[in-house]
Amino acid sequence: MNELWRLWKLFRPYRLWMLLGIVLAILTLLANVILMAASGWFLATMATAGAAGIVMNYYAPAVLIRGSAIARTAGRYGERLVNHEATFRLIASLRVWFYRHLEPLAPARLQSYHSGDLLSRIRADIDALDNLYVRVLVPVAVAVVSVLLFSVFLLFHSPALALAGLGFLLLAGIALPVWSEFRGRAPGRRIADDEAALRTAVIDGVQGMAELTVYGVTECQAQRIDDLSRRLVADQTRLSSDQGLTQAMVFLCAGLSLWVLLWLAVPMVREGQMPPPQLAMLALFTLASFEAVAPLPHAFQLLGRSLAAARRLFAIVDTEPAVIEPDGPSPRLDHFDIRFSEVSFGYPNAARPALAEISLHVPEGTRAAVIGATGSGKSTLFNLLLKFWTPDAGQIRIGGTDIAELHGDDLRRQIAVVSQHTHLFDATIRENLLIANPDATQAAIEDACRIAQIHDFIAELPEGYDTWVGETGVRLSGGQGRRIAIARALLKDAPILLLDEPTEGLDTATERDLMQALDRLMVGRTVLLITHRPAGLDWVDQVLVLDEGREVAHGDVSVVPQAMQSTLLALSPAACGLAERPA
Ligand SMILES: Nc1ncnc2c1ncn2[C@@H]1O[C@H](COP(=O)(O)OP(=O)(O)OP(=O)(O)O)[C@@H](O)[C@H]1O
Repeated sequence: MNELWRLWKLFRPYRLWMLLGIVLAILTLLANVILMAASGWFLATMATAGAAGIVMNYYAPAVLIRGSAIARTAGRYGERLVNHEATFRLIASLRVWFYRHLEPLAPARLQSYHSGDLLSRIRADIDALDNLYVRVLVPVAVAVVSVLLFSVFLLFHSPALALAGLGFLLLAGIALPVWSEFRGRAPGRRIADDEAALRTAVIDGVQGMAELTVYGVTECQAQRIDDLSRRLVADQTRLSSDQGLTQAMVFLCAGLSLWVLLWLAVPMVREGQMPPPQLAMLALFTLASFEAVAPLPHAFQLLGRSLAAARRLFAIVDTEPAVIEPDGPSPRLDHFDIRFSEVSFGYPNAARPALAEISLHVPEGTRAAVIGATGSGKSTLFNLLLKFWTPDAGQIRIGGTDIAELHGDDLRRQIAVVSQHTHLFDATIRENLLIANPDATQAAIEDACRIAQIHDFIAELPEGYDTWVGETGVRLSGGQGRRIAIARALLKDAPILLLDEPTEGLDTATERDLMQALDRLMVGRTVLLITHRPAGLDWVDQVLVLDEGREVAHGDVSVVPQAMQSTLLALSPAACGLAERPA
C-alpha cells in the first residue's frame, strides 16, 4: 500500500482536475438515478391518477425528468472530457518523472535491464497507472459518496429499506471487489512481468534473427515467445472471466435487492403506509443505484496490475545513480590535461577490481595510449573519465579540476569519443551527424566528412546526406560507421578526444585510411587512445600498459612488451604510407 501513497503524491498536482472529474461523475450518476426514480414515480402516478380520474400537474415532474436526462448526458460528456484530460496530463507527467529518474542511471545502473524491459516499463507500466485514476480512484470516490446519499434517501422512507439496500450495495461494492482483488493479484503481477518478458524476447528475436537462423534455433525462440504469449493469454482470460462473473454477481445483487425491497415495501403499500407510485419509484431507484458499485469489482481487479506496474517503476526510480552530481554549477575549465591519481575501481559484484591504483598524466595537447589484453581495464578508464561510474579511490582531474566537481553533461561537452561501437540512429546521415553539433552548417558537415574521408561516398548516394542509414546503421559498413564517428567528433570540436579501439575489426587498408583521418582529428587535442593492439602507437607520446587492472609498464613506446612491438612494426606510419609525426 506504500505504492498507493507514493502514487497519490505523484497525482497531487492534478487533484483539482481529479476532483472536478469525480464531482462530474457523481452528478452524472445522481442524474441517472433521479431520472429512473422520477420516471418510475411519474408513470405510476399518471397511471393511478388516470384510473381514478384525478387531474394532476405533470409539468413539474416532466421538467425534473427532462432536466435529469439532459444533466446525465451533459454530465457524462463533461466527466469524460475532464477525466481524459486529467489522465493524459497525468501520463505525460509520469513519463517525464520516470525519464528524469531513468536518465541519471544510464549507462551504469541500466546494464542489468534489457531494453525491451525498459520499454515495457516506460510504456505499458505507466499506461497501467492511468487505470488507477480513471478505473479505480474515480469509481471508488463516486461509489462512497453515492452509496451514502442513497442510504440517507432510503432512510427517509424506512430504516428497514435503507438497511436492506445498504446491505446489498455493500455486498456488491465491498465483498465482490475484495474477492476480485484477491483473485486478480497474482495474474496481475504475472501479466506485468510477462508483458515485459514477451517484449524482451521479441526484440531479442528480431535483433538476433541472423544468429538464430545461422545456428538453426529460430524454432526455440519462437517456442519461447509462444510459451510467454500463452501464459499471458491464460492470465488475461482468467481476469476476463472473473470480470464477467463479478458483473453477473452485481446484477444478481441488484435483482435480490429489488426482491427484498418489494418484499418489505408491498405490505407497507397494502397497509397504506406508502403510496403506490412510491413503490415504483423505489424499485427503479434500487436498480439504478447499483450503477454506483458496478465498476468496483473490475476496479479492484485492476488494482493488482496497477500496483505491480507501480512497483516495477519504483524499483528503477529508487535505484541510486552510480554517480552523484555536484550541487553547485560546474567550475569553468581552461586547461585540458588529464590526470588519473591512484585511481581504483571495481564493478559491483565483480570478482576482482577492474582498476587498481592507476596513475597517468596526459599533458594538454598530447597523446597517450592505454594498451593491454582484453579485460585489462582499458574501457573502465574511459567509463570513469566520462563519469559513467565513480572511482572507489583516487581522483581524476581535468585542467586541475576534480571531475567530481563537474556535472556529467558539462564534462562530456569537453570530450569527443570515437569507438569501435558507433551507434547510428535510425535517421538520415545528416541527422546522425548533427547530434554532435545541432547548429552545424551543411558546409561544416561536409568539411568534417571530407576529413573523415566519407564525403565522396555520401555524395554518390542518390539521396546524399538525406540517406536513411537504417536501424543501428545497418546500411553502412563498419568502416563507414567509424568514419561517421570521426566526422561527429570533428563537428563536436571538443578539446579532449577518446579513441576506443577505433580501428578494431577493420582490414589493413581501411585501417590505414582511418588512421589518416584520425591523425587529422587528433591535432591540437588531448588524446587518450585505448587498444589491445599496438596499431597507432607511433603517434602517441606515452603508453600505459595494463594487465588485470594493474599498471605493468608506463613510458614511451619502448615500454610496450617485445611481443607486442613486433606486431607494431607492421603497422608503423611508414608501413601505413603515412609521414612520421612531426616532433
Ligand atoms: N559493466 C560491467 N559490469 C561488471 N563488470 C564489468 C563491466 N564492464 C567491465 N567489467 C569487467 O571489468 C574488467 C575490465 O573490463 P574492461 O571493459 O575495462 O576491459 P578492456 O581492457 O576494455 O577489455 P576489452 O579490450 O575486451 O574491451 C573485466 O574483467 C570485465 O569483465
